[in-house]
Amino acid sequence: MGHLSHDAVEAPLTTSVAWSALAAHHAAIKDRDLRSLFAEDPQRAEGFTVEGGGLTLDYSKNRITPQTISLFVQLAEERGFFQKRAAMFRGDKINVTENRAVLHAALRAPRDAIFEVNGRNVVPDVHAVLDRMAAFAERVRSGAWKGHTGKRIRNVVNIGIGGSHLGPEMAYLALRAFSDRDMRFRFVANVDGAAFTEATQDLDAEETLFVISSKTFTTLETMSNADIARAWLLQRLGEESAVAKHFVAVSTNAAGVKAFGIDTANMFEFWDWVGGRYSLDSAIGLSTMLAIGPDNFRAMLAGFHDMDVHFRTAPLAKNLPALLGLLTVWYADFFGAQSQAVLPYAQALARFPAYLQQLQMESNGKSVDLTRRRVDYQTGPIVWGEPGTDGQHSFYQLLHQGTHLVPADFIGFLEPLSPLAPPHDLLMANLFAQAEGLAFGKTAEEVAAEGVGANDVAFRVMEGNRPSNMILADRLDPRALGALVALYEHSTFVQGAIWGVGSFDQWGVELGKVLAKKIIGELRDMDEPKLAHDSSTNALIARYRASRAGG
Ligand SMILES: O=P(O)(O)OC[C@H]1O[C@](O)(CO)[C@@H](O)[C@@H]1O
Repeated sequence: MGHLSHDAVEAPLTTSVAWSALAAHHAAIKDRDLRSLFAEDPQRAEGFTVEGGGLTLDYSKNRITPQTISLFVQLAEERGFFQKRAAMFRGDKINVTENRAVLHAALRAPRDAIFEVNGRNVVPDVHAVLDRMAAFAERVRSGAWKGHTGKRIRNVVNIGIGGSHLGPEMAYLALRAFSDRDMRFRFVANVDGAAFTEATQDLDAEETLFVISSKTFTTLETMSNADIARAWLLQRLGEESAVAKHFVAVSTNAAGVKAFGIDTANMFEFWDWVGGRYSLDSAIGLSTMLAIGPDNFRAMLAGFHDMDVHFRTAPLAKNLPALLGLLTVWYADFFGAQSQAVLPYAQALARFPAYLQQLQMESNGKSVDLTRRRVDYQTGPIVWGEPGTDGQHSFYQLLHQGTHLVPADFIGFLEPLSPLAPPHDLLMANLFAQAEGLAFGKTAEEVAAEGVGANDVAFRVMEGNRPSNMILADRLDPRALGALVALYEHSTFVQGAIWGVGSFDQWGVELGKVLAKKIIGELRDMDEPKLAHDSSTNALIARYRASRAGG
């Protein structure tokens, strides 16, 4: 039995030998600063730089020594990391609270690979859907697929939320340079009607295709927006039969798709062993494929796969996702870091931090481990960020001189996407400068030597010793994006494996859904005077009702 089942007993993390050793090691090195660590070892950058899946990770500007890495490896071994990783790739039901396998790696496996769920190889199913997606995407992109009135499709609106939105939106923006510039892509998630209105106000219904993306096909926001989309279309095109030409679905729920009125011939399937936040490379990527074309989409899958192979085969001390994940644990649990910044130096990765928020916070935002114990350590950190250089003129002040320790992942690309090359030098200079500044800061002596008056020196000192990773790729192309996403997927897995939490469920989002359902009824039924919430919620509902009655 390779994975941790519901009833298996894993020793508490904090009682493990490696954990105590790391605590002692932390006490010994926590006051060391990066200046001295670099001064001591001229080869430090080289020693702490690894390559994998076409990406380079320079993690030398972390508060670690070679011994830290040995202890990381020991911790991973003690926490059954190798068995857990094998269990995931073997298709064991490691999502124990939902009794599901976790096999997003199968979504990007080559045709001849074997990934089994319940003894059945799912790779042929994956490729059958990919082939159908490709055929459909070709028809839409070439104009062979016509709308109800015979016009070609020029607008694609993806309707979905969470994993059925953040991935597609992020990937579209990231790869827009590879997209068909004659087509427009819009993404609607929020149940706020303003999102749909804004996304469609300049679109011609005759040329618009809606992709309804929902794993369950029951999600309130998505179903509501899909209904609005259908009404919008019918109001403009008049006939119910138009739906068939303007709506396709991506889901695991064929019955739900049919009930909505979408022909299941126009449904692209995925499976319960694909978590929503791990689904961008499944049929949920249909809008991405429509934008960049099947070849580019397959290149993205190849990038994912490269990172999967690296994650499965590289020794831990040279394994990018393992290092990234273990460093996250290191700062969260030993340095008390509450958050983790993701700072892509690429405008096209504007939504990457938002994508990572769901990936990491929905996965590891847990406070009970798989043996049902309340944990006595920090789990998933708060993930946030914005593209550089914009962030520099906003929150970097706090990164450099604030009281919080915020480990940062910098992401950069050696070649520009834009032909405006000189600004790329500016962009990259800023990227390298920020990591340097955070790590090494500026001492009081250095400030004074610049001629700053004694009264002002204290304000201008930069303590430094603020850790960061530098992740580099040659170019932000489909392959690199795939590798980057897979890097973080597996890093998330590594963190969850160490913490012993279930990274693949999300029970925490259920309560809000249930409460909202009840309140929806109460907002709509003005004649139901008895509200049995707390006094605050009662008053808020009453205030809303009064405003509706007044309007
Ligand atoms: O794809 P669906 O089923 O509409 O779900 C959307 C999102 O809702 C969640 O279940 C959270 O509520 C996410 O995990 C998921 O990505």
